[in-house]
Amino acid sequence: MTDRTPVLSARGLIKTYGAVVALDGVDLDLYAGEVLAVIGDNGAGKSTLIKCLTGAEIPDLGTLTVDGTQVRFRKPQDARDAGIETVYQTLSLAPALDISANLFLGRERRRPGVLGSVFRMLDKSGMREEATAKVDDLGIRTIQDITQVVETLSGGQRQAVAVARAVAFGSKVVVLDEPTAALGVRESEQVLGVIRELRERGMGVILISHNMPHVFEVADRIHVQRLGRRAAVITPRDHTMSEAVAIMTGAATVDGTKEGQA
Ligand SMILES: Nc1ncnc2c1ncn2[C@@H]1O[C@H](COP(=O)(O)OP(=O)(O)OP(=O)(O)O)[C@@H](O)[C@H]1O
Repeated sequence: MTDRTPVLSARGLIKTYGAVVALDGVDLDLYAGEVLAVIGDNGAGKSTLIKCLTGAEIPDLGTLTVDGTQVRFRKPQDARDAGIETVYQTLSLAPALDISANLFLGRERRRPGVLGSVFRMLDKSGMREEATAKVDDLGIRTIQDITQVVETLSGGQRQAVAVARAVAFGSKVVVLDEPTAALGVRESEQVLGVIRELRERGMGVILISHNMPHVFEVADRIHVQRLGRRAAVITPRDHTMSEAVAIMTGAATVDGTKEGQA
């Protein structure tokens, strides 16, 4: 994998808030077609890292590259323009609108009305057709009716709609912040299925999660964040969950030795 150019890469990210060093020189590499989980204890710097990767925060120091080209994100829209979408736990859906309208929120399709192109009407049927195709394409079987209003959907279905919206329009990286945190077993499995589907499509997925079984089920590699640094990058193949937790909490280093002995 190292001979490929990462779709998203960070080097030496530093971010401080007053006296607090949230990021202390963090590197991260994400490749197309992989799920990279980011794990870490509370306060390890996961959120700050994600914010710096997605334009929600500006790092004090460090560089970001997208497909090998250096970028500078000053706001979330800059990251979006570069193909990097984020789904926060809040999901930012419009509850009173249907699924189709939510997918097209802010990029509605219009068609000429009876009075010509001056009064352009919302192309609802066109949007519904396209939304159905996009939802099917992502293998989101949990959604059956694209005209269903979002406030009537279950948590897992809402999560799926938010992910579909994030990836529907040509993004290459999607960052998912605790996508299964509020979900039951079956719904979590559905969301993990969508994540696998994104990987199949060649997208790079960053998954922030405290749920170790979910991380180990779906991640290709795991970035372990500890005290503002990248403590290790491990794989579910080579490490157990308890080893991951030990690295996360400082009880062990990546080669299994106790911290301080390495
Ligand atoms: N806006 C802010 N102002 C001051 N300190 C902040 C701010 N944001 C984060 N921090 C501090 O930076 C450090 C890293 O926080 P961050 O939220 O990135 O950690 P986290 O790994 O996401 O934690 P959690 O799992 O609890 O969400 C913490 O010590 C936190 O208190």
